[in-house]
Amino acid sequence: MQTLAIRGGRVLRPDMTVTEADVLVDREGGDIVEIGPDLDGDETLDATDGLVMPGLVNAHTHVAMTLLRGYADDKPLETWLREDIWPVEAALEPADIEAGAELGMVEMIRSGTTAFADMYFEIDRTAAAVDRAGTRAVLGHGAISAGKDDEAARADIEESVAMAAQVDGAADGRVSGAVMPHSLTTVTPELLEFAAERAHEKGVPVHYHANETRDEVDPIVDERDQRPLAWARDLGLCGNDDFFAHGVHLDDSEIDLLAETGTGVVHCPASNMKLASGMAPVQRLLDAGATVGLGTDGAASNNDLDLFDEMRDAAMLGKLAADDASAVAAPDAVRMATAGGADVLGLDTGRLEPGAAADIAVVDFDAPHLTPGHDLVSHLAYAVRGSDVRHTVCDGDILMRDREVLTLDEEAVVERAAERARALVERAE
Ligand SMILES: CSC[C@H]1O[C@@H](n2cnc3c(O)ncnc32)[C@H](O)[C@@H]1O
Ligand SMILES: [Zn+2]
Repeated sequence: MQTLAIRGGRVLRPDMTVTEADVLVDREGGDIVEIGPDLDGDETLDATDGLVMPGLVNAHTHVAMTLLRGYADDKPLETWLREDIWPVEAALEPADIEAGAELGMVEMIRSGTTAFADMYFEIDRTAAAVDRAGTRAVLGHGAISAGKDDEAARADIEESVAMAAQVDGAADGRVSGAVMPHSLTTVTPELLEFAAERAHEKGVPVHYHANETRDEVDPIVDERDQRPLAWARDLGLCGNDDFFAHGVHLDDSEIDLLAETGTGVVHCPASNMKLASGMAPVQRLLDAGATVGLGTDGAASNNDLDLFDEMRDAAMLGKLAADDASAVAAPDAVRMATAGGADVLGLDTGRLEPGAAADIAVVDFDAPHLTPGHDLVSHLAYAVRGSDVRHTVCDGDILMRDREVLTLDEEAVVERAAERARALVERAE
């Protein structure tokens, strides 16, 4: 067994306590072997002055949208998608997806994120980028019926089913597939039901956007006299490891339904604030026992992929939403970004314990903005920035050591992405 020892630091435990310990990793098996004092390995990562914590889980993004960062801002969702984003996405080429995905993965590795769920196009290109980057991902082709005839819309869902099977197991098993109809309002009811049936036949989850804006929720309620997620459950979209992004506008009956069915909810606070979509009832979801993770959404509505920002936003916005400063406390925010996200995606990550996947971030606390260190969990939620991450490890492999990304050529990735983004915009206009 080839081992990696992460030595000299403190360790964040699943119960959110912090203890002094080393972490020993089996590099070939990709899992954690032991956590305890004085552990030696074939290779060592120095965690002095650092906190060893689970790699963060970005449970909802569109990673190649890094190419559209800053392309269109300051508009509400529907206008932003229809006037700006969908027209430019129509000009995307497969090589753009790969370049944008690599850029996003450099950004995620540099800020301690080791796993993500992605809904986009040309997902074989994203899977290839995941393979090179060394990260872990749940990938799905995003299918939209809007603007398509019945046949083309059905073919799009079929493509989502086929692509989920195609990418499943890629990157030495670090990629899994999911069927991803875009949302409850942009895919026809028949095709939503069909997507759920086909996904569950194949044993993969369904992932979609739901209850993001009032403009999306109100017509469903008016037309069907039913809450959107009760309708989604009737269509087969809740439970079975299924998960959805946003859940901003939820009533109590939907919160109970989500907890009862175990449907995963991905809270995307920065995107919800930027698009002025609203404030999700996160504390109520947590109180009900729902499975809640955090997502950045795409870099065009955030505008970065730093999950430390997301923890801070979730804690702050959660308090505003509940009108209660004790709501969404620091440990809740950290849990959502780690174990919560892993539970939403069905991954054996997000907790540092023997037998779990060795997906790890080491945060450097030797910094003025992290001094004094009264409470490291408080700092994780409120004060740490992605740039404080010193090392990133996924599946037992070192992806970043001392802030140098080892799996991708950062300079080349940035240059290629900037060039592809420039050419994309030129093609689209
Ligand atoms: C069909 S692939 C995914 C699709 O979703 C778009 N998108 C990006 N952000 C959001 C959001 O917050 N709500 C709904 N849809 C979003 C993305 O641009 C792709 O077209
Ligand atoms: Zn999204």
